[in-house]
Amino acid sequence: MADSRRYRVGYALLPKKQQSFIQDSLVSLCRDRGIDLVPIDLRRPLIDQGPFDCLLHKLYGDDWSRQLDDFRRYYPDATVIDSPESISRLHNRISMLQVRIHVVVSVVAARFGIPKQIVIYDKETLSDSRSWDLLKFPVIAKPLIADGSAKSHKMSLIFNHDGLDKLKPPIVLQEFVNHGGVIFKVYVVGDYVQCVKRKSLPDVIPGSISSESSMPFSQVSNITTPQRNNDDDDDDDMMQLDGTEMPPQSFVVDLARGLRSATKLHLFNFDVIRDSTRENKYLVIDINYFPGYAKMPGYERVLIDFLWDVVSERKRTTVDQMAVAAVTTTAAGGNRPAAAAVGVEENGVSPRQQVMLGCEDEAVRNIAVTNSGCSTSTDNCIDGEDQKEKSPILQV
Ligand SMILES: Nc1ncnc2c1ncn2[C@@H]1O[C@H](COP(=O)(O)OP(=O)(O)OP(=O)(O)O)[C@@H](O)[C@H]1O
Ligand SMILES: O=P(O)(O)O[C@H]1[C@H](OP(=O)(O)O)[C@@H](OP(=O)(O)O)[C@@H](O)[C@@H](O)[C@@H]1OP(=O)(O)O
Repeated sequence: MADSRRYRVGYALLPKKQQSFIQDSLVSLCRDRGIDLVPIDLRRPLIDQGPFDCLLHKLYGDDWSRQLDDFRRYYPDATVIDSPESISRLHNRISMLQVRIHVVVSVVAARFGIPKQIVIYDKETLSDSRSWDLLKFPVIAKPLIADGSAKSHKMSLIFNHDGLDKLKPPIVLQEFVNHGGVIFKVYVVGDYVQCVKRKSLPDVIPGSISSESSMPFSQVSNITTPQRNNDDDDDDDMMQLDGTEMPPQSFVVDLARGLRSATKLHLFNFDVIRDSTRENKYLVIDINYFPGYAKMPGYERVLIDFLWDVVSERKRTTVDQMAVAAVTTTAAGGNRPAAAAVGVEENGVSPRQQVMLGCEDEAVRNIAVTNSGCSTSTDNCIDGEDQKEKSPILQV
């Protein structure tokens, strides 16, 4: 029997986001499906604007969190996507990549990790070479806070020690990993996963002399198609993108599912690079909440299907059960080591494995009490195997 009920989905977004995400095509397709998208008036209390079957939001701050709490108390049946607690984990570039990923991998010929990185909280530590002498230059300096502000996207590629002088802690120093100038952006919308290729920073040629000690940059991978004025450069960029092989789809899906379970988020994307020096080694470098979905081909259909699943009671239960099942499955793999790399067995087929990316809880506590934390690894990245052998944090 057709469901003739209409559903109300409220959205609380900043004007820029609203403009890019709430397109006429999305609104009208939703309407045809029985879903009314309702803008939240940010000048009025949220609680006065309900009821909603579902609430989408990308706003931060204590006041907004309080409003959401009130809303959830008053409308316990409404689904809030996503919880501020889960989202806030992505606002710090250390906790962002410390999420444990419980990935159940079926058949995958790829491994993953995160780049080797340290966090520096003050100038004094920055000027002490012992803080960063475990890192190999070049490194990328990223603001520790990733709250979506223009400042949080301002990065620098640092070629040598002199380049560190201009930095303003708190910052994360992350080893730059050559990856062929192409990044993989994986968009996640509930169960749906789509991987696209984007232009990234070019490789740094070992031994090449740069006259500068650092190079600032911002939001390189947000450019969907080449947006420079020179046609030849555009053609080169397109050829480079076209010629880059995608990561195995099953690997991307498993990674996405693991991240979803670990972050408890439904709407996010993550950036992955393929290490040019190590075969089939992928590094997760960034996770973004509620990214620019309008840049994802066919985004309207994907979002509508997701919203429909959320608002219709049957699926709401299933989504919750799935999240529980994912955690239960990984917990049940008790004879696996706490941290293991996704790898290929000799016959080229991995068994179903539990893998984990990120630091142990102990490590999180260490970070809170030291000025810098460093993942120990002899290589340029941290993966499950490294963590199994060594403490993931080096106190400096
Ligand atoms: N460890 C790394 N090695 C090589 N390149 C990197 C590394 N980290 C970041 N990059 C490059 O720098 C860009 C920006 O990095 P990152 O994604 O961390 O910044 P961001 O401001 O959070 O990005 P976004 O705009 O997606 O939110 C990446 O898209 C990639 O091109
Ligand atoms: O708006 P855009 O399309 O540029 O989306 C970008 C989004 O900006 P917005 O949320 O202000 O819109 C960014 O969010 P903040 O980190 O700044 O919060 C971040 O998620 C980027 O990764 C998105 O780009 P994408 O990864 O999809 O290419």
